Amino acid sequence: MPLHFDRQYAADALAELDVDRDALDGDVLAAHQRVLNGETASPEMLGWRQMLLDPDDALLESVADTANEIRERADALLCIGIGGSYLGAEAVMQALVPPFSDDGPEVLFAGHHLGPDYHRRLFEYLDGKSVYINIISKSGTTLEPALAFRLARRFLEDRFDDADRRIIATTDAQRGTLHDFAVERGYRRYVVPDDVGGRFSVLTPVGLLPIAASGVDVRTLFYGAVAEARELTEADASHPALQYAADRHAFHESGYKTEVLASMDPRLTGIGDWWQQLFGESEGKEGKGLFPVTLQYTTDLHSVGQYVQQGQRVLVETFLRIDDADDGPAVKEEDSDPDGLNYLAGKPYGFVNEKAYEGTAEAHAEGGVPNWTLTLSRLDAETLGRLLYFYEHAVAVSGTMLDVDPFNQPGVETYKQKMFSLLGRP
Ligand SMILES: O=P(O)(O)OC[C@H]1O[C@H](O)[C@H](O)[C@@H](O)[C@@H]1O
Repeated sequence: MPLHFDRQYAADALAELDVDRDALDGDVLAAHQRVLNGETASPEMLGWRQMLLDPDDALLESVADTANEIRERADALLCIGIGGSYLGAEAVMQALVPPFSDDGPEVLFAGHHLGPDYHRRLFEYLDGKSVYINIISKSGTTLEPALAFRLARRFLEDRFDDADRRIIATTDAQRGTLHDFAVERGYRRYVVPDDVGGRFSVLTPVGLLPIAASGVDVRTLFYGAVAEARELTEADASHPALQYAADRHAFHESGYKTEVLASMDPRLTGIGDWWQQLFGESEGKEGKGLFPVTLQYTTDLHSVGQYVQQGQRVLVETFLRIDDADDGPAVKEEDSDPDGLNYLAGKPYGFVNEKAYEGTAEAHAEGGVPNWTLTLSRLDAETLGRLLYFYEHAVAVSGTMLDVDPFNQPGVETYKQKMFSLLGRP
């Protein structure tokens, strides 16, 4: 099984909640059915699912072709976007592009924050390199990417005769500032479909083009998601994504406030960041939702691990791990055992990491943090595609169970209005 979901350390806490499991399973199935039938809130925003049931192979090919051009001609691809317009790409690349590799262009991000120093040094660093730009903004008006794009465009125009050829715009099909500008300049364009919200857009060109440019086979990634979507179409309440949605709903209704997604491998931290937006924006409204927090273990066991073990008992937790206990460098036996580590002789890193996970899951459960484990049988494009859809479907179902609209994010506008008024936007 590519994804394995283990609920052993949630079971006792669930039993204590006195939940009527049959009723809960009934509720989750009803919400699931509404997702399948297109009867959720904002049903016009279910394109992230529909596009998997009816794959556009020509689009996948076009994305791969453009990515190949970038890989042949660029030293660096600068991806400009924020929120759903960069988190998915970053997550998949972090998972699948080996660290320290120099195969293909360096993929860099801009416009994902307003850091002044970063944006100065970035362009200093890019000077002298062959650069391509992918500006990604569904609305085309988000301030952070728009600002970075203005800088980046000038940078390219000052250095390359074919600057317009080096800019690819991923935005709305018909309207918006970026759309209009891209048409005027004749940039190559990819579309963020109307019926796919930013946080659900990783498997559209928003994510696929940067991911393909980094050397990942996006067809395999996409079809991994297709496989998971098809499986979920036939699923009953025992499907892990639906069990996950049901369990966390039960905890939410019983007063739990926060869900930690703890990745047991640094390759999965980007998935945690992506998951955080997906769940935070989909569920956190009308005073509802579990606050999503992503942590990296064992690193964060040495920082907030204390809180998780003994702080306020309002946490649930998911361990996200890879089944790779046999992997990594093995500990070598040393004659004098100077550091006392000979007891681990012959054991690979993966083994030690696995025991750290097992011990932590048990300790957290005993400390009052119910937890689940989602294990990827291996970390490859297909399994990751499955994982992306697993979470997209789960949040659509759980948001529907919460009786919120999982596909809007009205609260994000509030800070923007205040910021724009302070900036004097006309
Ligand atoms: O792609 P864009 O329109 O630039 O939006 C980028 C991001 O910004 C927003 O403020 C939203 O809250 C996010 O859901 C979105 O992913």
